[in-house]
Amino acid sequence: MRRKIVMGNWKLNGTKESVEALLTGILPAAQATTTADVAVCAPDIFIDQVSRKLADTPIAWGAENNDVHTSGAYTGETSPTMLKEFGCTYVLVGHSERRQYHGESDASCAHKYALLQEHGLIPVLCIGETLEERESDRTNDVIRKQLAPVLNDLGVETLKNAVIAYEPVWAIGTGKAATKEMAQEVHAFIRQLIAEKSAEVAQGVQVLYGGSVKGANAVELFAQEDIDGALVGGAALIVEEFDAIIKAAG
Ligand SMILES: O=C(CO)COP(=O)(O)O
Repeated sequence: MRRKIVMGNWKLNGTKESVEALLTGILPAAQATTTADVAVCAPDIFIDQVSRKLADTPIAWGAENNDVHTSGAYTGETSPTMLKEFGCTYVLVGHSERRQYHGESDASCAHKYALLQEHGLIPVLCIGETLEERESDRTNDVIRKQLAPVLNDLGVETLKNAVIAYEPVWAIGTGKAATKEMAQEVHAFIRQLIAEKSAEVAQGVQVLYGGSVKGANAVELFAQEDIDGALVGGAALIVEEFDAIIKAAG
């Protein structure tokens, strides 16, 4: 039985005050759950604050991105070693917003993924199709292509220490989540692709769904066989919504 993960992705949001209030607000629900791991991925500037607040609590924290270098003349970047020093457990890799606005490719994502694992961090590899790709029946091809550098080049065993997030681009921030059937179908396909390399790894890897997850749809999504939790954007900024999603994982 795979453990569920409820993970927030705050994106480019927050103030010192709102971070403090949000973490104070979600802590009781996170402390009460015995069936799910809870985590928040924050903008780098808040990670120190988050780490102080969440030390000795059951909520893990992480970053939304990392550089492919560990140090050097790379202005504006944050390295995996820095994230590790500040207690991060997870780092998102290849979120569609980074692919879209920062030109990240499947190959560069695999590079980041490998570097994170080298430094003891858990990559959360984000994959998913656009609306156009879904409507032209290319969802499975896109998923296969996005997973290929990890599955074929880095190797299936690396997924023992990683999380996958299926986030259909058309469901992100639109209020239109995938139906439970649509999401389950892709999650099962992801697990099947992994099983072609290793049945054991496929059974163990946690595959989260992301895209307009809210308290109201979390229960039915989490009831699907291959959905092991959620990567939550907008609703992760609202205490009542994030609480409801944590409870849905229970
Ligand atoms: O991109 C997401 C999480 O990484 C999902 O965002 P929303 O939950 O706001 O749709």
